[in-house]
Amino acid sequence: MSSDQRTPTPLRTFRLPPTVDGNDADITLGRALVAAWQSDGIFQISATATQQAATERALAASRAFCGRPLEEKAAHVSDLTYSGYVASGEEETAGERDGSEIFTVCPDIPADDPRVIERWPCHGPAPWPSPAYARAMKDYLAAVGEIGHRLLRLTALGLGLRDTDRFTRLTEDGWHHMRVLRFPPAAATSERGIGAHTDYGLLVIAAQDDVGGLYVRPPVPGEERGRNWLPGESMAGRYEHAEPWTYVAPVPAVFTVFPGDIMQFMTGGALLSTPHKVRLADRERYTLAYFHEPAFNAVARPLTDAGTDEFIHYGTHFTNMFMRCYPNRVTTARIEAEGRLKILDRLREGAPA
Ligand SMILES: O=C(O)CCC(=O)C(=O)O
Ligand SMILES: [Fe+2]
Repeated sequence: MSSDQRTPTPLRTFRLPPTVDGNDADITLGRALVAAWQSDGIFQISATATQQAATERALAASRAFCGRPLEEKAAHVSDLTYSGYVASGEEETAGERDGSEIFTVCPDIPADDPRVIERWPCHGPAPWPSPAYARAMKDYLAAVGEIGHRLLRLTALGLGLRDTDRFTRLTEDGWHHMRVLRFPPAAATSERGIGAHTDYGLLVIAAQDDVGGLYVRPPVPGEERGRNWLPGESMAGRYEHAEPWTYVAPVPAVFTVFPGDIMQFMTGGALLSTPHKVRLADRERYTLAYFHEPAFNAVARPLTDAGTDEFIHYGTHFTNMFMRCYPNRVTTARIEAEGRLKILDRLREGAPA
């Protein structure tokens, strides 16, 4: 995509109240958030000074880590968890190599936790580069987690649900995770940052530096959108080269927010999981993509489940998506070699009806 197509589109920006208790102002705000997603696929939340400071510390820790030699960075992987380093070109979207360099942060579960001992897939300690890096990322996760919690209550209100905690009951001990990303400058041969895709959970809350490169696809009336959680309906690569795409211009001190696959599933498509993609710029770019998620063992059901017994067991969905995304990673190999998917069968069977 050439830079002249980067027409900045101003996004709607909202300020969150410190708590969401369901008063009239909360309902009005919730409706506005839902309306913004339904027209634009995305909105912005203003960051408080404390949140912005946490963002800057996380970005600084990421810059310091990414500046280390490749060999040193590549040592931070684990065969128990998908937390850890992903080199530029290692990840593919729709069969094409992405330019992004990533440190994935998944829940950091101590080795003596019963779930690790029982060999639950994806459970284990994070292979942190350093205690300082871990501190910066954990502080950031706490800050955005708070935002996610309030947004889910506002979303329930905005959708007119009587049960304001319809979503947040799923996210107690949520499997929140994040991708800490660096994009290299565009090469003569490639401008590809990350191919078009949707993300897997309830909410995607992201912060970017001042470089730019993110595009989102707004809802398009009548357009077919895959159910990304089903094996045959991956959204990876879909509509990559078909307009409309909105350039998400960097704005200081905001978070961008859009729905993920579980939100699309639960709302029956009233809120679509927003497709997005990244083009490389003329300079390197740093971002933080946080995913606000149900608990590993939570079961998501449609808000109106009349006549369907469809459900998504979140841990199964997460494991499927990461195995699909990283077929050659040591973590995937160990899940397969040790038959760990059997644990998921057992968890799903025990899922509340
Ligand atoms: O860098 C960005 O702005 C988005 C990254 C992204 O889409 C992802 O990591 O899933
Ligand atoms: Fe994404």
